Amino acid sequence: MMDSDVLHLPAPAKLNLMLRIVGRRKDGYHLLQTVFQFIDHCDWITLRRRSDGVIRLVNPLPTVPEDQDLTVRAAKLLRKFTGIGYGVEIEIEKNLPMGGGLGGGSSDAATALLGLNVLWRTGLSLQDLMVLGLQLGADVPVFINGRSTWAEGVGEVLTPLDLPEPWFVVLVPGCHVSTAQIFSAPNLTRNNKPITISDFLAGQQENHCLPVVSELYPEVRAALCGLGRFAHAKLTGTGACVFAAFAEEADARAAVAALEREWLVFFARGRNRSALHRALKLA
Ligand SMILES: C[C@@](CO)(OP(=O)(O)O)[C@H](O)COP(=O)(O)OP(=O)(O)OC[C@H]1O[C@@H](n2ccc(N)nc2=O)[C@H](O)[C@@H]1O
Ligand SMILES: Nc1ncnc2c1ncn2[C@@H]1O[C@H](COP(=O)(O)OP(=O)(O)O)[C@@H](O)[C@H]1O
Repeated sequence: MMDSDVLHLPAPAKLNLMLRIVGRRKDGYHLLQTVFQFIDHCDWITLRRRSDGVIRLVNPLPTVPEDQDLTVRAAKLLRKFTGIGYGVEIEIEKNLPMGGGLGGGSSDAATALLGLNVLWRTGLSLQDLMVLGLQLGADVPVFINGRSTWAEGVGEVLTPLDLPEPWFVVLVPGCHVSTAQIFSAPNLTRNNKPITISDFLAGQQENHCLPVVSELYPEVRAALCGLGRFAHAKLTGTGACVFAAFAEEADARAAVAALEREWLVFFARGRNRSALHRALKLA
């Protein structure tokens, strides 16, 4: 995986196993309760250290200008915060659908921050990196922390959780759901009762964005219906992806085989420690 000045690291996807909206802050941001679990389906990020201070993305994504890419923004943030003189050449192997509720952009940013902290020998703690990461997106600290998590606030108050690690089948509808559009929808319910972790573990696992997303996006409705023939289908984050859990790998494979004639679909194991933490052998 690594020699002295190159790192090749995974940036795994997450699923929101539930998502409650329990209030709204004065600045308009919504207060959430959500549970994150990682899956072993990943982007891959290669980081090559440069000694000249230049930060460069070798292969910008077609829809994201280089200077707005979250890996480039993460590298610039870490360089500014630490005053380090190194630069980096970044290469992204993009496997996670964008705007799908799988957190690919946030995960890429977390992998860049954790990887560069090693490559540039900046020695920041996970806690320092989580505070920096929050400037890039609400979900970035969860990816830096690398553990299944119960999250509250706007996603910054984190409690680690140990969950079953089932196989997940994930269906990718051919539409992009805008998080901003869902959170500004007039009919989104914003005053739901908060629950406890025990309530979640006992089965209270709804996603309050689901009614709005289903109403606005027929593709998501159809995906829920398609996957729902095999198991209970849920929405991750604000969508568009939908997923279902299977205790047995063979049942997950059978669902994929039946669905892939009609849908873009993949399956992956749920994980309480992220592939990134496992690759970096973090305790
Ligand atoms: C709700 C989650 C759950 O994982 O959805 P997904 O993006 O993963 O689907 C995330 O926390 C999303 O995190 P974040 O990365 O901050 O969302 P953004 O795309 O930046 O948010 C776009 C817009 O949605 C609104 N927004 C977002 C998050 C939040 N807690 N309250 C909000 O009101 C804000 O208007 C914000 O400007
Ligand atoms: N490296 C990156 N990968 C994916 N998206 C990125 C990246 N850098 C910036 N973005 C922006 O972040 C947005 C959200 O992407 P993503 O995290 O994949 O979606 P979601 O938050 O729905 O899971 C994208 O639409 C894109 O404009």
